[in-house]
Amino acid sequence: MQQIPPSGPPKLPVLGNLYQLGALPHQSLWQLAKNYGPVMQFHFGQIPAVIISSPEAAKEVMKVHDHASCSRPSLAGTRRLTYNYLDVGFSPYGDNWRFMRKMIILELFSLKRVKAFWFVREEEVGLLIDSISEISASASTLNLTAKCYSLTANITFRMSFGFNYHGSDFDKGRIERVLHELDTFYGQIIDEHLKPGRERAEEDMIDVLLAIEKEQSQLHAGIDTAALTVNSAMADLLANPRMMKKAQDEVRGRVGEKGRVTEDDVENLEYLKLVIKETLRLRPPAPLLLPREASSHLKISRYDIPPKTMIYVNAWGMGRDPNYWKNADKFIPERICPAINMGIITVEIVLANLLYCFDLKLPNGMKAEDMTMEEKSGVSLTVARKEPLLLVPVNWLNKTEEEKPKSISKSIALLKDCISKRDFTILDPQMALPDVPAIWLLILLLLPLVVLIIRNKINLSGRKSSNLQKLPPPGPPKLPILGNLYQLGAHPHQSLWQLAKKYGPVMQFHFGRIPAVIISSPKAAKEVMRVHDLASCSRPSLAGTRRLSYNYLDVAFSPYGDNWRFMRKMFILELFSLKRTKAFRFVREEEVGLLIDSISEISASASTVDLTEKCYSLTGNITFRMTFGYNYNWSDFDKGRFHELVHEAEVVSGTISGEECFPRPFSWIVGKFNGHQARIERVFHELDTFYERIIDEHLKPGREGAEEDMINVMLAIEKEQYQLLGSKSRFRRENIKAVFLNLFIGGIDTAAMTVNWAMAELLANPRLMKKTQDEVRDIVGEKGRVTEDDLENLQYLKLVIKETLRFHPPAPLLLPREVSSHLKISGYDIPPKTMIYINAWGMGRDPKYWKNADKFMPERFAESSLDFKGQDFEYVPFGAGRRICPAINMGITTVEIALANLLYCFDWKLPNGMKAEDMTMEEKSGVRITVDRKEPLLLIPVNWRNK
Ligand code: HEM
Repeated sequence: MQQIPPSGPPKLPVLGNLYQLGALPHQSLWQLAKNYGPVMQFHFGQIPAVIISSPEAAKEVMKVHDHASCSRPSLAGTRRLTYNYLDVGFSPYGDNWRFMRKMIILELFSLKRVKAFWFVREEEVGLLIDSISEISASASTLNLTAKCYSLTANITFRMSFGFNYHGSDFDKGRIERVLHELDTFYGQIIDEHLKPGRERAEEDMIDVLLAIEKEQSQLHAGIDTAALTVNSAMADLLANPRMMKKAQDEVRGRVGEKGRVTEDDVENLEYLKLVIKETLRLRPPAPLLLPREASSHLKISRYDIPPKTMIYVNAWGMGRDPNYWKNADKFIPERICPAINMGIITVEIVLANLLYCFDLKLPNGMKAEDMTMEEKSGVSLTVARKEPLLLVPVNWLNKTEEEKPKSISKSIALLKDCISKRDFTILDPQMALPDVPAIWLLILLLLPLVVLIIRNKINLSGRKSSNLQKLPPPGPPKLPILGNLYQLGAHPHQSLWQLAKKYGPVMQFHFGRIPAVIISSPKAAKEVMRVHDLASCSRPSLAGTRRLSYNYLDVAFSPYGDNWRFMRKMFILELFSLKRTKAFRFVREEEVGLLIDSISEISASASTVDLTEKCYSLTGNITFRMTFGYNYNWSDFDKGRFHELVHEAEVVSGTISGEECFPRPFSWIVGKFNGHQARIERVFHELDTFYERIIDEHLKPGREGAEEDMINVMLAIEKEQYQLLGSKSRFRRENIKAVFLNLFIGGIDTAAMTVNWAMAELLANPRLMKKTQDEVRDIVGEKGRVTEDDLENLQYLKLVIKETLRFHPPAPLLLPREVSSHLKISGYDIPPKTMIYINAWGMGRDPKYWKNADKFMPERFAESSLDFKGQDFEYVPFGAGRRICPAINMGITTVEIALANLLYCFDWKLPNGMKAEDMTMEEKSGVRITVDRKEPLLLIPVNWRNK
């Protein structure tokens, strides 16, 4: 039978058709396809290829003959870099590819996993917005292209390796170079599968483009493609101010004054999604997709394609073909059918935040119409803009209400939108408006506008009068010098909760002369920690924290600003990444083992154990060892004194001193007599001497074989920063010492208290104790110890811990925040410099949100999706927003492994014939950050395995 090869341009003996490939191969191939047809033969030197340039032919390749055309050509570079095709992107069709692709789809990029990384995306986008805000504050020019690359690289790197490479000791320049080289080297990429059941060519095309983006973001090229898409979308919006306005109106209208766009909001941003889809049509990041290879003989549009032929699909050309797209070369997001779900979450969240937070202007008086959309030339998998996108950002959130466009302009946009929709209907006849005379149409459109104007006027006049009169939150009456201090009982969070019942969930309270607001409802807490997070996430300046944190060089007490951002990033990426948490597993397991051994000895002599003391000792040992590389029992440190010191440091940090509370001369008198300042100085000097000694020990040569610890990580960062920035380095010796305080105060008491409270509650509820022990013993069997591998199966134990954190949050008022600019919370005005306390303890016990709120019932969490990750504001034991505890994983794992082993290894009895119902749950009194049981837990352990 006669074979019909596709036609193509004439080829030269050695070069084949390479001489016809211009600076932009996808464009040259598109021009050639106009002469030679949508299935065109093309020789890359000796290698035969077919270029597909119509949706019909693309459908034949990628749908009808998908199976026979979904292999990949074998190229020397891809073979070497993929360890002989052990990957997904370049592997030929076969068992390995099927297995690896399944693994990628089901394990690495399942919807669940993609969602689970929300915090990485939101945090990195937050850092990007903060850094652009700084540029905007100095009215400088921003290189958006560079920022987009850096952001998507950070996200991809962090999701892949658990840390941000900018915060690591890798050579960043080299990483970026390698990624770029890889990208250029591969030449062309992408694997695509058309979704079944799409009839219209447009939708097929969009699916192709979307699939490219999705797949790309799963592979290494995710860095480039997401950045390119954001960059192209911004460039097109800047060149089309009407669309820019429409996209910004939508995002700002939906998100309101919250300060940031979160992934929850993205779902509702319809127009934004259309913008991204239109960007992918007009500027697909990988214009020729990834090359395919025919594995058996194929017939495409009656042409014969022999095996081993490479197949390129020109997505770029098809996206601009006037046969399929009206005004094909124009950027018109409205043309796109909104029904297709995209899920390109990285692109969505970045673009939404950029549009929301900033008004972006072109530099040097450049106008929208001066913008060019030229592409970078060269053979590369992805194609970027030729010029980087240089812009001047103006922080929209800093604009006053008057500067922001009023809702009237929204109405005009709405009207314009409606009119433009008539244009849109031409593309989609099903949605055509009935053919009514134009005047009626105009009246119909103007009617809601008139109503809007009237409503707007009423709102404006209302707002004007309310602006004049500030409305402070209600609160209990205050005395002249004391303020409301006289109303603070022995348990401040309890007194404040009682007062809130009378004065409401946003309550004013004066600590002497210091104004504070106490938040006691999830709604108000959400307003503070989500909507106004940025304006309320600073920390107050207090004498104790200032001194002990070396003038705020730490994370926990540092006010919002450069230092805090840098230190928090270091904390999260270096000290408490998932990887580091896992690496310290041996420390936790070994220390818990030592605890169990020591309790076993007590149990052998049937004596009583002070479990509270044991819990503190355990978390102290773990924290000490993770920080300094050894257990302090092995050193000559005075362990008792060290504990006292940490304890004193916490009291000093949690207290507002008399000098701060009272106006002069009272402050002077109080300061003179209460000795607060002297105490701060004493604690500071003792701690500082201790730190110096430990650091000196670590700097001594010959510690190579020692355990990995956090001090070494920080000393390495100090060295690196010094080498990079010299005396301008942000990370100095004082930063390291300041972080120690955070590690001790944050790590020791909180986890110990949680174990302590959980044990107390279980002892008071023998049924729950039995249920928890049965679970642990069933699952762990006769192994002798619970290891961290067992933890994920201990579902009931997890519920017990969740319920403990609801009922006894270790930091009942979290850490105080301070407002940095004027805020409105639930209609009340809160001026800058006001302290904000969130009553997590009260909200966790509010019967409005919890059934049988005053009962310890772990089962309540079995059916509920409530979690402590800062999304559910009635349950915030770790805080929420920017200041959320950065060590949740480490804290929870420590509590789980300790509690599981205590319950597994021993049965616990109350001493002196005490019964479960005799147990009290009274709290220790005093003004402190954390609150434990009043009485230590004295118990008789009985070794279960000896029974
Ligand atoms: C069960 C264990 C833990 C609980 C319940 C807990 C709770 C909290 C709470 C309530 C906050 C204040 C959040 C806010 O202001 O909104 C916080 C902040 C913090 N926690 Fe934790 N924490 C725990 C474990 C840890 C551990 C193990 C460490 C480190 C060793 C740690 C270090 C910190 C730091 C540094 C901050 C300050 C973050 C900032 O201001 O940016 N925490 N934690």
